[in-house]
Amino acid sequence: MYIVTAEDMYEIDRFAIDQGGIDGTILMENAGQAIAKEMMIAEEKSCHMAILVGSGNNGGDGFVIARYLKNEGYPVKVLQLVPNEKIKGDAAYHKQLLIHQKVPIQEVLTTDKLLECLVNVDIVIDAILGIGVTGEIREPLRGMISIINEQNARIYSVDIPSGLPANENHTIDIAIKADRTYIVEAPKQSLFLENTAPYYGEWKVIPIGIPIEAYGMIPKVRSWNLKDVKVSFPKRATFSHKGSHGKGLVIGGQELMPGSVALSSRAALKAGAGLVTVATMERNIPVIANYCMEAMYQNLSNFGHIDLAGFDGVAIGMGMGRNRTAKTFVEDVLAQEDVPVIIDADGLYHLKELLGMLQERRSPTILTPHYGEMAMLTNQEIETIKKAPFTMAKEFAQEHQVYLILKGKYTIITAPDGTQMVNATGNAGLAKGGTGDVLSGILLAFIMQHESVLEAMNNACFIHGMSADLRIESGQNTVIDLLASDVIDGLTNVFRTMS
Ligand SMILES: NC(=O)C1=CN([C@@H]2O[C@H](COP(=O)(O)OP(=O)(O)OC[C@H]3O[C@@H](n4cnc5c(N)ncnc54)[C@H](OP(=O)(O)O)[C@@H]3O)[C@@H](O)[C@H]2O)[C@@H](O)CC1
Ligand SMILES: Nc1ncnc2c1ncn2[C@@H]1O[C@H](COP(=O)(O)OP(=O)(O)O)[C@@H](O)[C@H]1O
Ligand SMILES: [K+]
Repeated sequence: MYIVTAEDMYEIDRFAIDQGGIDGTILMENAGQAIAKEMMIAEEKSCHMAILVGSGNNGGDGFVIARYLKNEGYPVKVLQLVPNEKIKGDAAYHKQLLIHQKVPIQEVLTTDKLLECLVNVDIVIDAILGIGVTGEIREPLRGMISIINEQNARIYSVDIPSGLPANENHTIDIAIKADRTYIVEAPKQSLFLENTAPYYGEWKVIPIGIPIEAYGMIPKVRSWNLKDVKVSFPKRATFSHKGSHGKGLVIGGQELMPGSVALSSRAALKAGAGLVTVATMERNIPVIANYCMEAMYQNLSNFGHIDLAGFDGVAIGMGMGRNRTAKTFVEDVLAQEDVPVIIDADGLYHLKELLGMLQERRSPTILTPHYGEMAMLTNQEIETIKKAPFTMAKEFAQEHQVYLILKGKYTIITAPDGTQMVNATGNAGLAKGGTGDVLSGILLAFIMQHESVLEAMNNACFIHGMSADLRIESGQNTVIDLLASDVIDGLTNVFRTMS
């Protein structure tokens, strides 16, 4: 599933029409027909439905939906919120088909008239504005959107809640608050942003027959799914030995935070790493070993330098603290170029002053900031990152030539060449201390076992979230009591589904 901007969508659309030879009216037919079928599954014929159409192709989808629902005997009324002369092109073609079928279309041009028309309406189908919206919403649509949001009716939006921008980095003016959105062909960026996502309500993507080649025209932003994981997940060879599965080093855990590296190292082992060594404060070792007795230990306080020779991967920074000594370890690790390094948590704090070292590294560097850490690394406000996470992540990864995992409800994974993936697994149970440490451990295990760093990152994020999801779905936990250690224990159930 590709994630697009409005411009990407228009380009895909053009390719389908110009190169694929598919007429725009057919794409509109496909969209409207498929959405009408979804509506028929979701709603009883006894419901009173109002289909609200605007001037563009989004309104055109609405005319098609009306035709199919009417054919099936649903009592629909079509309310056209713009004057007749505004309906043009493909939308005008489908309006004509509706008129041929004797479906009345009411022109509703004032908020008062709209209020009258919405009395006793159970379902509103919002085909007012799609991805073509620009600037502030003008009257009378502005007032109309506000009225629609105040109704008790259930609202289904077509493609995007009307008024909402498709792209990141836009200010929301006023928009329909949908209960469910049927997204045409591909999710738009705004589906994944904290401020805009809630407008969509539940959502489902409706394929409309665009040739797959059309996606070759646009930057690659994709969501990673279970099928991708199954294809790319490495098989464990029957004759393998512990050295075959990677020797990993976990560095961190100052005196008051032993739990962080305990979680990372246990997660790495549970995620299949062959051998894990923990470099931490001497006093912490008995505590951590109690939770993770399969790991080996190095006394961090005795070293100004850690020799990475012989390790296949390193994760540094979890619970590491922010003193100057900790920084020298991050610097030391970055200077040793032949091993992939994951930098998390306090490691990212120290990295802020070491960004210049990143481009020089010959092995992959993987950074795992949450939004706050990303804001710190880029000298931006958190709100700025939240508003444009795709762009901020891409610019940073390309500039510093790093792999970046920007963690959140939707996690954005970016490669140094700008390729991006979105991970959608996971739930609010993960919003708790320690879950990021678990992700670092899983990542460490996976980068040592996958050929492709990007696939390792995608799989780590997917499986981390899936473990949390399965814990909730199976009733073992709720989103309130889920602990980071439960996510580690849940890996068993995830891996069971992999074979
Ligand atoms: N493959 C595909 O992509 C397919 C896409 N399809 C569908 O097409 C949709 C995109 O269609 P689109 O380009 O016609 O845009 P859309 O949003 O319907 O209307 C734009 C009009 O809205 C108006 N308007 C704009 N801003 C405004 C404002 N601030 N305040 C008030 N009014 C404002 C403005 O009108 P005007 O300025 O002329 O009054 C403008 O002309 C897409 O979302 C999907 O549903 C399907 O049919 C199948 C194939
Ligand atoms: N509401 C949420 N929905 C889904 N995943 C979440 C949510 N909140 C947090 N996560 C995930 O949990 C992890 C939290 O990482 P982080 O903030 O670094 O935690 P910590 O540093 O406390 O271990 C990330 O993988 C993030 O994607
Ligand atoms: K809409």
